[in-house]
Amino acid sequence: MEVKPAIFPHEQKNHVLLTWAQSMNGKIGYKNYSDDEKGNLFLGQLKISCKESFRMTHGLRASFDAIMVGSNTVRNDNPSLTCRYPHPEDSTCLAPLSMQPIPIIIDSHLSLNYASLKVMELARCGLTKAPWIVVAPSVIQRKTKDAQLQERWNCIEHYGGQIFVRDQEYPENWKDYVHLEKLQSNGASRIMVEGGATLLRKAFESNSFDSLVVTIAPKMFSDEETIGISYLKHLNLNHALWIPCGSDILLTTYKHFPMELLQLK
Ligand SMILES: NC(=O)C1=CN([C@@H]2O[C@H](COP(=O)(O)OP(=O)(O)OC[C@H]3O[C@@H](n4cnc5c(N)ncnc54)[C@H](O)[C@@H]3O)[C@@H](O)[C@H]2O)C=CC1
Ligand SMILES: Nc1nc(O)c(N)c(N[C@@H]2O[C@H](COP(=O)(O)O)[C@@H](O)[C@H]2O)n1
Repeated sequence: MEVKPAIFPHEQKNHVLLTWAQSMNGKIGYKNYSDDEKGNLFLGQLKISCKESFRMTHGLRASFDAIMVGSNTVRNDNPSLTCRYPHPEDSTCLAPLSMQPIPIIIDSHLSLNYASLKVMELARCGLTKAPWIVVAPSVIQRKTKDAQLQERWNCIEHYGGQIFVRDQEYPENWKDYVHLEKLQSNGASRIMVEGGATLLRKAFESNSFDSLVVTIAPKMFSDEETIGISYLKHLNLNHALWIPCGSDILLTTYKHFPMELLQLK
Protein backbone atom coordinates (compact mmCIF):
# COMPACT_ATOMS: atom_id res chain seq x y z
CA MET A 1 0.00 0.00 0.00
CA GLU A 2 1.38 3.39 -1.05
CA VAL A 3 1.36 5.74 1.93
CA LYS A 4 1.17 9.34 0.76
CA PRO A 5 2.94 12.26 2.48
CA ALA A 6 0.44 14.01 4.75
CA ILE A 7 -0.12 17.59 5.81
CA PHE A 8 -0.76 18.31 9.45
CA PRO A 9 -4.49 18.51 10.29
CA HIS A 10 -4.43 22.24 11.11
CA GLU A 11 -4.48 22.90 7.35
CA GLN A 12 -7.10 20.28 6.57
CA LYS A 13 -10.71 20.07 7.80
CA ASN A 14 -11.39 16.33 7.85
CA HIS A 15 -8.48 14.13 8.84
CA VAL A 16 -7.99 10.59 10.15
CA LEU A 17 -4.67 9.89 11.88
CA LEU A 18 -3.74 6.30 12.81
CA THR A 19 -1.40 6.34 15.78
CA TRP A 20 -0.13 3.74 18.19
CA ALA A 21 2.94 2.71 20.17
CA GLN A 22 4.65 -0.60 19.48
CA SER A 23 7.73 -2.58 20.42
CA MET A 24 10.45 -3.47 17.89
CA ASN A 25 8.64 -6.78 17.31
CA GLY A 26 5.32 -5.03 16.68
CA LYS A 27 3.64 -5.69 20.01
CA ILE A 28 1.05 -3.16 21.21
CA GLY A 29 -0.83 -4.68 24.14
CA TYR A 30 -1.52 -7.63 26.41
CA LYS A 31 -3.16 -10.59 24.68
CA ASN A 32 -5.51 -11.66 27.40
CA TYR A 33 -7.55 -9.01 29.04
CA SER A 34 -10.12 -9.80 31.58
CA ASP A 35 -12.99 -7.93 33.08
CA ASP A 36 -12.09 -7.11 36.67
CA GLU A 37 -15.78 -7.42 37.60
CA LYS A 38 -15.34 -11.20 37.31
CA GLY A 39 -12.55 -11.07 39.88
CA ASN A 40 -9.79 -11.80 37.40
CA LEU A 41 -6.46 -10.05 37.24
CA PHE A 42 -6.88 -6.78 35.32
CA LEU A 43 -3.83 -6.60 33.08
CA GLY A 44 -4.13 -2.98 32.04
CA GLN A 45 -1.91 -1.24 29.57
CA LEU A 46 1.38 -2.49 28.17
CA LYS A 47 3.82 0.31 28.86
CA ILE A 48 5.66 1.01 25.61
CA SER A 49 6.38 4.73 25.02
CA CYS A 50 9.16 6.66 26.71
CA LYS A 51 8.14 9.87 28.46
CA GLU A 52 9.09 12.06 25.48
CA SER A 53 6.93 10.16 22.99
CA PHE A 54 4.07 9.83 25.46
CA ARG A 55 4.27 13.63 25.85
CA MET A 56 4.25 13.96 22.04
CA THR A 57 1.07 11.85 21.91
CA HIS A 58 -0.61 14.30 24.27
CA GLY A 59 0.59 17.19 22.16
CA LEU A 60 -1.10 15.50 19.20
CA ARG A 61 -4.26 15.00 21.26
CA ALA A 62 -4.44 18.76 21.75
CA SER A 63 -4.43 19.18 17.94
CA PHE A 64 -7.31 16.83 17.21
CA ASP A 65 -11.06 17.08 17.78
CA ALA A 66 -11.43 13.45 18.92
CA ILE A 67 -9.63 10.27 19.96
CA MET A 68 -11.17 7.03 18.68
CA VAL A 69 -10.56 3.64 20.29
CA GLY A 70 -12.08 0.16 20.07
CA SER A 71 -14.21 -1.51 22.73
CA ASN A 72 -11.54 -4.06 23.67
CA THR A 73 -9.09 -1.23 24.30
CA VAL A 74 -11.56 0.34 26.72
CA ARG A 75 -12.23 -3.07 28.32
CA ASN A 76 -8.52 -3.75 28.79
CA ASP A 77 -7.10 -0.29 29.48
CA ASN A 78 -9.99 1.73 30.91
CA PRO A 79 -8.25 4.73 29.32
CA SER A 80 -9.04 8.32 30.26
CA LEU A 81 -8.48 9.51 26.66
CA THR A 82 -7.64 12.98 27.90
CA CYS A 83 -5.08 15.55 26.83
CA ARG A 84 -2.58 15.87 29.70
CA TYR A 85 0.47 18.04 29.16
CA PRO A 86 3.24 18.52 29.85
CA HIS A 87 3.09 15.55 32.23
CA PRO A 88 0.78 12.89 30.69
CA GLU A 89 1.81 10.43 33.39
CA ASP A 90 0.01 12.74 35.89
CA SER A 91 -3.73 12.11 35.57
CA THR A 92 -4.49 15.51 37.12
CA CYS A 93 -2.40 17.45 34.58
CA LEU A 94 -5.41 18.10 32.37
CA ALA A 95 -5.55 20.61 29.52
CA PRO A 96 -8.49 23.07 29.66
CA LEU A 97 -11.87 21.56 28.70
CA SER A 98 -11.86 23.45 25.37
CA MET A 99 -8.65 21.62 24.40
CA GLN A 100 -9.88 18.18 25.46
CA PRO A 101 -10.59 15.78 22.56
CA ILE A 102 -13.97 14.01 22.32
CA PRO A 103 -13.47 10.34 23.30
CA ILE A 104 -15.08 8.14 20.59
CA ILE A 105 -15.63 4.44 21.40
CA ILE A 106 -16.63 1.95 18.70
CA ASP A 107 -18.82 -0.41 20.73
CA SER A 108 -21.15 -2.12 18.24
CA HIS A 109 -23.17 -4.05 20.85
CA LEU A 110 -22.99 -1.56 23.74
CA SER A 111 -20.96 -4.21 25.55
CA LEU A 112 -19.11 -1.97 28.01
CA ASN A 113 -20.14 -1.15 31.56
CA TYR A 114 -20.20 2.61 31.04
CA ALA A 115 -20.99 3.52 34.63
CA SER A 116 -17.59 2.17 35.71
CA LEU A 117 -15.46 3.83 33.01
CA LYS A 118 -12.91 6.57 33.65
CA VAL A 119 -14.16 8.49 30.59
CA MET A 120 -17.65 8.71 32.13
CA GLU A 121 -16.36 9.77 35.56
CA LEU A 122 -14.22 12.52 34.02
CA ALA A 123 -17.21 13.75 31.99
CA ARG A 124 -19.45 13.61 35.10
CA CYS A 125 -16.94 15.88 36.90
CA GLY A 126 -16.99 18.30 33.94
CA LEU A 127 -13.23 17.84 33.40
CA THR A 128 -13.53 16.38 29.89
CA LYS A 129 -15.98 16.06 27.02
CA ALA A 130 -18.56 13.27 27.31
CA PRO A 131 -17.83 10.31 25.02
CA TRP A 132 -19.48 9.50 21.71
CA ILE A 133 -20.34 5.85 21.21
CA VAL A 134 -20.86 4.21 17.80
CA VAL A 135 -23.25 1.23 17.86
CA ALA A 136 -24.81 -1.20 15.37
CA PRO A 137 -28.51 -0.72 14.47
CA SER A 138 -29.56 -3.92 16.29
CA VAL A 139 -28.92 -2.18 19.65
CA ILE A 140 -32.06 -0.07 19.14
CA GLN A 141 -34.32 -3.13 19.09
CA ARG A 142 -32.31 -5.13 21.64
CA LYS A 143 -32.41 -2.43 24.29
CA THR A 144 -36.22 -2.48 24.33
CA LYS A 145 -35.98 -6.01 25.77
CA ASP A 146 -32.65 -5.76 27.63
CA ALA A 147 -32.69 -3.61 30.78
CA GLN A 148 -28.87 -3.62 31.04
CA LEU A 149 -28.52 -2.20 27.50
CA GLN A 150 -31.16 0.44 28.24
CA GLU A 151 -29.32 1.33 31.45
CA ARG A 152 -26.03 1.77 29.55
CA TRP A 153 -27.78 3.88 26.91
CA ASN A 154 -29.32 6.07 29.66
CA CYS A 155 -25.96 6.38 31.48
CA ILE A 156 -24.22 7.68 28.35
CA GLU A 157 -26.96 10.23 27.63
CA HIS A 158 -27.27 11.21 31.31
CA TYR A 159 -23.62 12.33 31.36
CA GLY A 160 -24.02 14.27 28.12
CA GLY A 161 -22.59 11.60 25.82
CA GLN A 162 -23.94 10.89 22.35
CA ILE A 163 -24.79 7.57 20.72
CA PHE A 164 -24.38 7.26 16.95
CA VAL A 165 -26.22 4.36 15.29
CA ARG A 166 -24.51 3.34 12.06
CA ASP A 167 -26.60 2.39 9.04
CA GLN A 168 -25.54 -1.25 8.64
CA GLU A 169 -24.96 -4.02 11.19
CA TYR A 170 -21.54 -5.11 9.91
CA PRO A 171 -20.34 -2.82 7.09
CA GLU A 172 -17.34 -3.98 5.08
CA ASN A 173 -15.78 -0.54 4.85
CA TRP A 174 -14.10 0.92 7.96
CA LYS A 175 -15.58 4.38 7.33
CA ASP A 176 -19.10 2.96 7.44
CA TYR A 177 -18.29 0.73 10.42
CA VAL A 178 -17.20 3.71 12.54
CA HIS A 179 -19.87 5.99 10.98
CA LEU A 180 -17.06 8.40 10.03
CA GLU A 181 -19.11 10.82 7.90
CA LYS A 182 -21.64 11.37 10.71
CA LEU A 183 -18.89 11.83 13.33
CA GLN A 184 -17.07 14.37 11.18
CA SER A 185 -20.21 16.27 10.19
CA ASN A 186 -21.07 16.55 13.91
CA GLY A 187 -17.79 18.26 14.75
CA ALA A 188 -15.25 15.45 15.14
CA SER A 189 -13.53 16.54 11.91
CA ARG A 190 -10.00 15.57 12.90
CA ILE A 191 -9.83 12.15 14.57
CA MET A 192 -6.85 10.35 16.13
CA VAL A 193 -7.45 6.59 15.93
CA GLU A 194 -5.33 5.24 18.80
CA GLY A 195 -6.18 1.55 18.60
CA GLY A 196 -6.50 -1.27 19.38
CA ALA A 197 -5.03 -3.70 16.93
CA THR A 198 -8.32 -4.66 15.27
CA LEU A 199 -9.61 -1.13 14.78
CA LEU A 200 -6.25 -0.09 13.30
CA ARG A 201 -5.95 -3.18 11.08
CA LYS A 202 -9.42 -2.67 9.63
CA ALA A 203 -8.61 0.99 8.90
CA PHE A 204 -5.52 -0.15 6.98
CA GLU A 205 -7.44 -2.82 5.09
CA SER A 206 -9.93 -0.25 3.77
CA ASN A 207 -7.23 2.41 3.30
CA SER A 208 -9.37 4.79 5.38
CA PHE A 209 -6.73 7.10 6.82
CA ASP A 210 -4.83 10.29 5.97
CA SER A 211 -1.71 10.02 8.11
CA LEU A 212 0.34 7.88 10.46
CA VAL A 213 2.35 8.49 13.63
CA VAL A 214 3.83 5.28 15.02
CA THR A 215 5.96 5.24 18.17
CA ILE A 216 8.51 2.41 18.02
CA ALA A 217 10.21 1.63 21.32
CA PRO A 218 13.51 -0.30 21.67
CA LYS A 219 11.68 -3.07 23.53
CA MET A 220 10.69 -6.64 22.75
CA PHE A 221 7.66 -8.46 24.20
CA SER A 222 6.82 -12.16 24.12
CA ASP A 223 4.28 -13.64 21.71
CA GLU A 224 2.66 -15.58 24.57
CA GLU A 225 1.29 -12.59 26.46
CA THR A 226 0.99 -9.78 23.91
CA ILE A 227 -0.82 -8.90 20.70
CA GLY A 228 0.68 -6.98 17.82
CA ILE A 229 0.04 -5.08 14.65
CA SER A 230 1.99 -6.20 11.62
CA TYR A 231 0.68 -3.79 9.04
CA LEU A 232 3.83 -1.71 8.63
CA LYS A 233 5.39 -4.40 6.44
CA HIS A 234 2.62 -3.91 3.88
CA LEU A 235 3.26 -0.18 3.59
CA ASN A 236 5.48 1.55 1.09
CA LEU A 237 7.22 3.89 3.52
CA ASN A 238 9.40 5.70 0.99
CA HIS A 239 7.76 8.98 1.97
CA ALA A 240 7.80 8.32 5.70
CA LEU A 241 9.99 10.23 8.13
CA TRP A 242 11.85 8.57 11.00
CA ILE A 243 12.25 11.01 13.90
CA PRO A 244 14.18 10.20 17.12
CA CYS A 245 12.08 10.97 20.21
CA GLY A 246 13.74 10.20 23.55
CA SER A 247 14.69 6.51 23.46
CA ASP A 248 11.92 5.81 20.90
CA ILE A 249 11.68 6.58 17.21
CA LEU A 250 8.63 8.04 15.47
CA LEU A 251 7.57 6.83 12.04
CA THR A 252 5.32 9.45 10.48
CA THR A 253 3.92 10.45 7.10
CA TYR A 254 3.83 14.14 8.07
CA LYS A 255 6.33 15.79 5.75
CA HIS A 256 6.44 18.71 8.17
CA PHE A 257 6.00 16.98 11.52
CA PRO A 258 5.35 19.73 14.12
CA MET A 259 8.70 19.35 15.87
CA GLU A 260 7.46 21.61 18.69
CA LEU A 261 5.48 18.55 19.83
CA LEU A 262 8.81 16.94 20.65
CA GLN A 263 9.87 19.89 22.75
CA LEU A 264 6.58 20.01 24.71
CA LYS A 265 7.78 21.07 28.15
N1 LIG B 1 0.10 0.54 22.26
C1 LIG B 1 -0.90 1.29 21.85
O1 LIG B 1 -0.71 2.41 21.33
C2 LIG B 1 -2.29 0.79 22.00
C3 LIG B 1 -2.53 -0.48 22.48
N2 LIG B 1 -3.83 -0.92 22.59
C4 LIG B 1 -4.04 -2.32 23.03
O2 LIG B 1 -4.77 -3.05 22.04
C5 LIG B 1 -5.49 -4.11 22.69
C6 LIG B 1 -6.92 -4.12 22.18
O3 LIG B 1 -6.88 -4.40 20.78
P1 LIG B 1 -7.99 -5.36 20.14
O4 LIG B 1 -8.19 -6.54 21.05
O5 LIG B 1 -7.64 -5.60 18.73
O6 LIG B 1 -9.33 -4.58 20.25
P2 LIG B 1 -9.86 -3.15 19.76
O7 LIG B 1 -9.73 -2.16 20.86
O8 LIG B 1 -9.33 -2.81 18.41
O9 LIG B 1 -11.41 -3.50 19.70
C7 LIG B 1 -11.90 -4.16 18.55
C8 LIG B 1 -12.62 -3.08 17.81
O10 LIG B 1 -12.66 -3.41 16.42
C9 LIG B 1 -13.94 -3.05 15.95
N3 LIG B 1 -14.17 -3.78 14.70
C10 LIG B 1 -14.46 -5.09 14.56
N4 LIG B 1 -14.64 -5.38 13.24
C11 LIG B 1 -14.43 -4.21 12.56
C12 LIG B 1 -14.46 -3.83 11.19
N5 LIG B 1 -14.76 -4.72 10.24
N6 LIG B 1 -14.20 -2.55 10.86
C13 LIG B 1 -13.90 -1.64 11.83
N7 LIG B 1 -13.86 -1.93 13.15
C14 LIG B 1 -14.12 -3.20 13.49
C15 LIG B 1 -14.87 -3.42 17.09
O11 LIG B 1 -16.10 -2.74 16.98
C16 LIG B 1 -14.07 -2.94 18.30
O12 LIG B 1 -14.32 -1.60 18.59
C17 LIG B 1 -5.43 -3.83 24.18
O13 LIG B 1 -4.49 -4.73 24.75
C18 LIG B 1 -4.89 -2.40 24.27
O14 LIG B 1 -4.10 -2.21 25.43
C19 LIG B 1 -4.92 -0.15 22.28
C20 LIG B 1 -4.70 1.11 21.78
C21 LIG B 1 -3.36 1.67 21.58
N1 LIG C 1 1.34 6.44 23.10
C1 LIG C 1 1.07 5.34 23.85
N2 LIG C 1 2.09 4.72 24.47
C2 LIG C 1 1.83 3.64 25.21
O1 LIG C 1 2.84 3.03 25.84
C3 LIG C 1 0.52 3.14 25.33
N3 LIG C 1 0.24 2.01 26.09
C4 LIG C 1 -0.49 3.84 24.66
N4 LIG C 1 -1.78 3.40 24.79
C5 LIG C 1 -2.89 4.18 24.29
O2 LIG C 1 -3.20 5.23 25.15
C6 LIG C 1 -4.48 4.91 25.77
C7 LIG C 1 -4.43 5.35 27.18
O3 LIG C 1 -4.84 6.66 27.15
P1 LIG C 1 -4.78 7.49 28.53
O4 LIG C 1 -3.32 7.67 28.84
O5 LIG C 1 -5.49 6.64 29.56
O6 LIG C 1 -5.50 8.75 28.20
C8 LIG C 1 -4.62 3.42 25.61
O7 LIG C 1 -5.94 2.97 25.71
C9 LIG C 1 -4.12 3.33 24.24
O8 LIG C 1 -5.05 3.93 23.39
N5 LIG C 1 -0.23 4.92 23.93
